[in-house]
Parts: sequence; C-alpha cells; structure tokens
Amino acid sequence: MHIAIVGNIGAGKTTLANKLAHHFHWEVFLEDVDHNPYLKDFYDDMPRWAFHLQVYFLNSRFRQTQHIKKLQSAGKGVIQDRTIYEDAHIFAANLNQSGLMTERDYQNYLGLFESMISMVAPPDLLLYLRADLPKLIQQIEKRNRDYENNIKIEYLRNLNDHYEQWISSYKYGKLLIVDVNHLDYVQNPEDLGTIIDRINSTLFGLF
Ligand SMILES: Nc1ncnc2c1ncn2[C@@H]1O[C@H](COP(=O)(O)OP(=O)(O)O)[C@@H](O)[C@H]1O
Ligand SMILES: Nc1ncnc2c1ncn2[C@H]1C[C@H](O)[C@@H](COP(=O)(O)O)O1
Repeated sequence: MHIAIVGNIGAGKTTLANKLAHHFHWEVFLEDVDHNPYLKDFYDDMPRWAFHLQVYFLNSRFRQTQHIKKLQSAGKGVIQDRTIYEDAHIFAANLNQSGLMTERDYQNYLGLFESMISMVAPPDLLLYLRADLPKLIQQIEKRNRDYENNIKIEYLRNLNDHYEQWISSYKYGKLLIVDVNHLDYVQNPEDLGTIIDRINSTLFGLF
C-alpha cells in the first residue's frame, strides 16, 4: 500500500505523514529539504536557480519512487510526503508561467520528466491537503525556516491555483481531499482520527 500526501508549502504534509506512518506502522518517505543544495539559493534568486532546483528535486523524487516500488513489492506499506507529479505539474509549471523559468529550460525539464514518468507507479491513494492562504502562511511562520520567510503571498496563491487545477483532473487512482483549514491534528487526536477513518473508508471501504 502506498499513500502519497500532496499539498502546498506549509499545508501539513510532513506532520501528517509522520503521524500516519506511526499509526499504520508503515515506512515514511520525506522530502529532501535539509540537505538540498539549491533551496536557499532558489529562494534568494528564483530565475537563477529554478532549473537547477527542479532537476535536483526531480532526481531525488525519482530515486524515492524506485525505492518505494521495491518496498511495495516486498509487501510493505509506505507514506510519501509530496510526489514527483507536483514537481512538474505544480512547481515547474508555475515557475514557467510566472516567467521565472525560461521556455527553453522548461521544455528541457519536461523532456526529462516525461522520460522518467513512464517508470513511476502512481500511489494507491493520493491525499490532498487543501489549505487557504492564511492557514499556509500561519504554518510556514510557525515552522520558521529562514529561507521561507520571504515567500511572497502571490507565489503561494499561484501554487494553490495550480494544485486546484491539477487535482480536478487527477485520474491516476484513488483521491481523497482533506480540507485542513479547521483541522489541528497536532493538538487534537480526534482530527487525526477523522482523517484515518476517511483513509480507511476510501481505501478499504471501512469506517
Ligand atoms: N493541521 C495542523 N494544525 C496545526 N498545526 C499544523 C497542522 N499541520 C501542520 N501544522 C504545523 O505547521 C507547520 C508546518 O507543517 P508541515 O507538516 O511542515 O507542512 P508541509 O510539510 O506541508 O510543508 C509545522 O510547525 C506543523 O507542526
Ligand atoms: N519542485 C519544487 N520546486 C520548488 N520548490 C519546491 C519543490 N518541491 C519542494 N519545494 C520547496 C517548498 C518548500 O520550501 C520546501 C519543502 O516543501 P514543504 O511543502 O514545506 O514540505 O521545498
């Protein structure tokens, strides 16, 4: 079983991924953030580092999918924090449309993505954490990563628009949308229980 958690920056993916992995006794795959050699530079100068960062994330995410595939064939359950689809359909697309990644670099990137995606199996369940801008901003501030302090509201809004568009046409498998605007699964175990019930119901028909 493979559940992938998707959503904008600060939506609560990592927090939920860890909690679900603990609950189901499955392995968790987090993003390569702390050792990412481009992320800080990217936030300082997006046009300069957009292509480098996208190639880095794409490769890191592709490796992760191959690792997940092996675990799945060994019968293990996996929770994944963010997917390779978001790199291309959300982040790279947004950078290109916002004029922060040239058409030449974007087409080059897409070529690479297309070559890789045929070898990627979609998750059994895609769990989308939908959050409005105030919730995202509040949680990004709460997490307080230096390099995210100057993220523009416009950037988050554009990403949210891309998420909504992508989710509305997602057809690779089961999809569960969770509105996290009024959920606090950090403090409130009942909120976590509600999400777990919905996962069980969507995946196994249980409640
Ligand atoms: N539903 C929630 N309610 C309250 N706080 C949350 C919730 N989800 C996440 N947080 C907090 O918000 C911050 C960002 O969450 P995180 O899981 O790192 O988001 P993401 O991985 O989507 O970027 C963390 O400090 C986390 O504890
Ligand atoms: N593909 C990506 N392009 C640009 N930025 C990305 C990409 N994937 C992740 N990120 C950034 C967004 C955040 O600053 C960190 C971690 O993501 P988070 O949603 O907080 O887990 O990496």
